[in-house]
Order: sequence, then structure tokens, then C-alpha cells
Amino acid sequence: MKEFVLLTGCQETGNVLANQLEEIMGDYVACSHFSSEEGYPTTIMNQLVVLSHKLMEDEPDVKRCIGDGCKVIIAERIINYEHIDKLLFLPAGTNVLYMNDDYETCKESIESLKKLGIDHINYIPFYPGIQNSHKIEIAITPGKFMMIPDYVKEVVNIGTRLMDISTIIQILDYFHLNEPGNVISQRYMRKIIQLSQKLANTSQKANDLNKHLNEVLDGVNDGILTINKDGYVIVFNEELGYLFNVSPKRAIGRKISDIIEHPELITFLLDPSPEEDRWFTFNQIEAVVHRFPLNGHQSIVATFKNVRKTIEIEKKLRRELVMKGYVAKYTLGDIIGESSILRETKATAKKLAITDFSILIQGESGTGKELFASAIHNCSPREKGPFLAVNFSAISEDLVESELFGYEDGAFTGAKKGGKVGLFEQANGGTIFLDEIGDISLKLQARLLRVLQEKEIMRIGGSKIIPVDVRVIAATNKNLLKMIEQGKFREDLYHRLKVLFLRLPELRNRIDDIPHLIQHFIRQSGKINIKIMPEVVRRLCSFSWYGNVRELKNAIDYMLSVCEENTIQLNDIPSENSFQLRVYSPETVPQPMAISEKSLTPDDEEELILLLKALLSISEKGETPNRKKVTEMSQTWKKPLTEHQVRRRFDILELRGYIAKCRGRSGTKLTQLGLDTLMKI
Ligand SMILES: Nc1ncnc2c1ncn2[C@@H]1O[C@H](COP(=O)(O)OP(=O)(O)OP(=O)(O)O)[C@@H](O)[C@H]1O
Repeated sequence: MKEFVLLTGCQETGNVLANQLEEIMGDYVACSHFSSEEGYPTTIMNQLVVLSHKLMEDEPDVKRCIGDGCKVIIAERIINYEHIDKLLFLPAGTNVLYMNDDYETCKESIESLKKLGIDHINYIPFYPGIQNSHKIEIAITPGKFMMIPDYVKEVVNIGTRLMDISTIIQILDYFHLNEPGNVISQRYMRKIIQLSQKLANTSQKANDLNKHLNEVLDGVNDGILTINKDGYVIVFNEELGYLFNVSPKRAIGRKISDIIEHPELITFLLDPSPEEDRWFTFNQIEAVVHRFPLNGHQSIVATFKNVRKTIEIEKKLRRELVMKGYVAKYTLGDIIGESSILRETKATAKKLAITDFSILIQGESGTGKELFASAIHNCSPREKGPFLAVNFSAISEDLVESELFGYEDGAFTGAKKGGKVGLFEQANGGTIFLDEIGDISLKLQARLLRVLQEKEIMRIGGSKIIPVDVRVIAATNKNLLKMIEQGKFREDLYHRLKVLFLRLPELRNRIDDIPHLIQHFIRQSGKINIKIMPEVVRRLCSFSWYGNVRELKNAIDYMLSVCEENTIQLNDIPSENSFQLRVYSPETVPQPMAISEKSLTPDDEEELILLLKALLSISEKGETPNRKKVTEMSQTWKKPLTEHQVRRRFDILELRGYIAKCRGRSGTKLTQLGLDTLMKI
């Protein structure tokens, strides 16, 4: 085997060059290499010596070790083509330091880089002893890391320079190896072809990406414009072409002032100040233009939003949400009732709505929890987003998880092809209403807690984390605190849900609202020609309504269906026992108030009217109406009353909202409702 000696300055260069030579001609020629770092051999005799750099020729150590009969070749070196693709990614015009041991090598390398066509960047030679007055932040180096100054922020290592083919041919010539010449040059060329393939691939990828980006820009509904600091157009998408009636091809590369004839808009676009929005009208189009600088004011980007189109898109989205049923149907105005407790609840709901915290609504069945959730969404900043209501008591435990979080294709047997988007994802940007939250399993509670904490979900069978921006309103008629004690509800979830809290009043505690609700439900049914007798209203006001507004609504619907001659009479009231005798679930403590009404008969009803009349006549005489005076008056009635009996009947009248018992000299007074009821009779 033919052998030669390679002498290099540093060891790294020796290793890289020896590897290169081994790869290309290792089966014909062997080389032993030495560097000044490790020390050169004592004397080399009658051998071919290859020096990695021409400056080494004058080095005393090198001179000393080259003995008689040696042939010396100074290697021609070229840039390591395997790494130069990194340079292609630097933007055109970038100033970069080229670092090497001395000015000569820097100059040579920069020239060969330029010859290779990598001439889109400005190379500034940098070698020991030179001052870099510009404090350039990007440096290129063939592996010379020890000289990088502090201010350099990005270093591109293009690796040690390789041996040029001309030197390889010289080595082959020395050994009279003409035959393998072709094979070796082919190997050398193959390496270069690999590089050009790599570059071609990179450039293909860049072209594809560029094409893709242009498609994205053209697909956007807004007009997008980018101009450089001299006012030349760089990006002009199709939508902008449509807005200005100019084809993007014609616009790109031209001065913006040659394309848009709107001096005020041009001034706004070229304004170098920070980002700004402004409304403009051009070509009978109204647009909001948003302008912002890019790359440290090297270019300006502006987006043009067609106002009319945006409103139409928004309307369309809303229509779609309505079609899907993802719209909150009720507003606070739809919540009927004038009682002070309902008014206060509505006022609180309004205040809670404007925050973005979770809300827990607690109330008996039928008190209007869903109604309030919907109204809260509609007066919250999320009103334009979707509103999704999930009733946990209506979905089976097996389905609930996949409904809420969705699943990926093939997540389980029976899963729909293509997977399914869960309700949380569909509620993105809006509100999700979790009704009957007390009915969910502990497993689901844990999953829900994670969603509330992390604000992200993972579909069943999926691995991707999907961020969701959803406000949660939960509702229950259960006593969650009791469930926590019993280990049936997670305390941490309870606190997450109950950041804000709304308690809905029971209907039996706001009897004043019943007449309003009755009228509302009759109106809602469309049967406005049907009248309801005042005694029916009074009777309905006397019930306990443990099923609350829903139960009242059902009763009205029933009476509207069975009544005759367009009038609702007492005998149209559905089986009264159902409203009066039922005891509410042990979760909520029933109020003692309605109990005394249980035994009321039509006679008693008449008696109550007499009492109202008595109160009115006493006050009309200018006296203070009280129990004692009313008891005295009752002595002339068919059924005289004791003071105790009067007190019990006053309790009922107060519950119905007809009278107000005041302490002191004011005595017991008729309320407006009481007066109205008397007048109607
Ligand atoms: N103040 C109100 N004004 C008008 N309608 C009401 C009012 N409160 C409740 N309703 C009506 O009563 C019915 C029950 O209301 P909703 O479904 O909101 O109650 P809920 O508390 O969510 O009941 P549940 O706990 O049983 O789900 C609905 O038809 C609703 O429109």
C-alpha cells in the first residue's frame, strides 16, 4: 500500500482531511497524519508530505521534520460543501463575520463561498487581532470556536475546509496511480452531487412552502399587504386585489403609491409609528385597516377587513349556531317576575355575567337554572360565541365522556369514523352549561377538574392536547356540600365551579310573581283570548309549587287545554293535591309558610276577601288597620273569627303578597297587589 504523510496545524483539521482522503482513496493510498498540536514526527525521509496550508511551509517545526528525498504538496482547500446549506437560510443582505486563523484564509474562504454562488450575504473577514467595530451578531466559522467575541449571538459552523480534487489528483500522480483516477473523481463528484441534491431538495421545500404560504394568504378573507420601508409591495393577496381592483401579479414589486389612489390611506400605510387601526372608504367599500411594523420597521404589514362582509360572516355564523341549537335563547328580560327577591337575583346575575369566572347556580327543580345560565351568557362578553347546555341526568354515564371530550377515529368499538368533536371543543369561545352537575361520577369529576384547571382537553384515544376557551356555568338542585361530606362530590371541583354563586329563589317564596308568570304563560301559548278568573289566580297563588315555575307552566298549559268557553275556572285546576300536599326532596328544607294554606276551602277563600275588604275600610276611615279591629269587625260575619284565626289568615294573605304587616303605628296594610285583586273582584 502506498503511503504519505499529512501535516496539519490543528488536530481537528487532520482528522477531517484524513477521513475525507480515506473515504475517497483509502483503498489505494494510506495516510498518516500529524498536527502541530500533537507534535510532528522527528524526520520524514523519502516520502510524500502534504501540508494542509501554505503558511505551514515556513514553520520551523515543519521545516525541521521534512528530511531528504521528500516531495511536498501544499493542499488546495475548498469550503466543506456538506454544511453550506446552513448559509442559504440567512436572509439576503445579512452582515456576517467570517472567522478563521488569519486574513489570508478568511479571504480565500470568502472567495470560494462566493464562487459557489453563496453571495447573497455580506462577509466581513474576522481573524485574531482585528477589531469588529460594527459588533456584528452573526458569525460563520469553519469550526474555530475559540475566537468568538461576546457580542456574537448566532454562530454558523460550516465545518473544516476539505481537500480540493486538484490536490487529490496530485497525490495520485505522485504514486503513478492513473487507473483509479476516474473512480476517485467519481467518488468526489458523488459527494458534491449529494450536496446539490440536498440544496435542490431544500430549495424545492422552500418553493413548496412559499407556494403554500401564498395559497394561505390568498385563502384569507382579509386583504393582506406588506410593503418594504421604501414603499414597494412585497405581499398583495387576492382579497386585496379584489378590494382595489388590481391583480396581485401587477401589484407586487411596484410602489404602493402607483397602485392605490388614496393619499390619506397611503400616508397611513407608510406611517412608521406603532400599530394602529383606522376606518377607510374606497371603491364604495368600507374597511378597517390594521397596520403594524415588522422586522424592526424593515417592512410594514396591513390587513384590510371588509366591514360589510365581516358583519355578514358573523350573521351567518350566528345562523349556523342557531341551526345547531348552540345559541342561548333567553335574556334577563325573558325572566318574568317583579318580586324584590327575583329582581335582586337578576341584578346579581348581570354582575356575575361580565366576569369570566365559573358560576354555580343552585336552585330547586324548575326555578329557571337553565334560563338564568342562558341569560348570563347573553349578557356576558361571550354572547356572540356558542352556548351549549349539557344535562347530565339525561346522558348515560357511558356516553358522557365521549360527548364532552370527543374521540379520535377508532378510539373504541363503535366509534364513528373520522372521530367526533366533543362539546367542550364545540363550545370554544362561548359558554358550556353543565346542568345537574351533582349527577356525575367521581371519574368524570376528575376529568372535568383537569379541564377547568388546565383549560385544555384531550379526545378519547387521542394524544393531542387541545386548548379550549370555555366559560363553565354549572347548576344543581342537590346539596353539594352534603355530597362532599359523603365522599360523592370532589371538594376541589366544587370550589372550581363555585368561584361565583347564584341561588335561585323558590316560587313559593315569591308569590307576587305568580300572577305575572300566569299572564306570561298564557301569552306565550298564543291563546290570548282565554281569560283566567281571579279566583283561579288566587287559588294558584295559594299552592306550594314544589315543582316551581316549570310546574306552574305545566298547570297553565293543562288549564288552557281543558277550559271551556275561553275562560279558566276553578274546576279547570289540575288535581290540587299534587300542588299542595307534596313534600319536596330532603335536599332542600321546605319553608314552613305554605303549610297553613293546606286546608283552605272555597269558603275560606271568601273569608280572605272579607278580611281584605275589612282592612281597606279601616284604612279608608283613616284608622290604623290591625288584628284587633279586624277581629271586632268579623263578629258581624257569618263565621266570626277569633284574633288567633285572624292572625293565621293574615299570614296567608301576606304570603300571597296581598298585605304587608308593619310594626308599630302603621299596622297591617294592603299591598298594591292586594288592592288590585280587590278591585278586580
Ligand atoms: N322567571 C321565569 N320567567 C319565565 N319563565 C321561567 C322563569 N323561570 C322558569 N321559567 C320557565 O320554567 C321552565 C323551567 O325552567 P328551567 O328549565 O330553566 O329550570 P331549571 O331550574 O333548569 O330546572 P331543572 O333543574 O329541572 O333542570 C322553563 O320552561 C322556563 O322557561
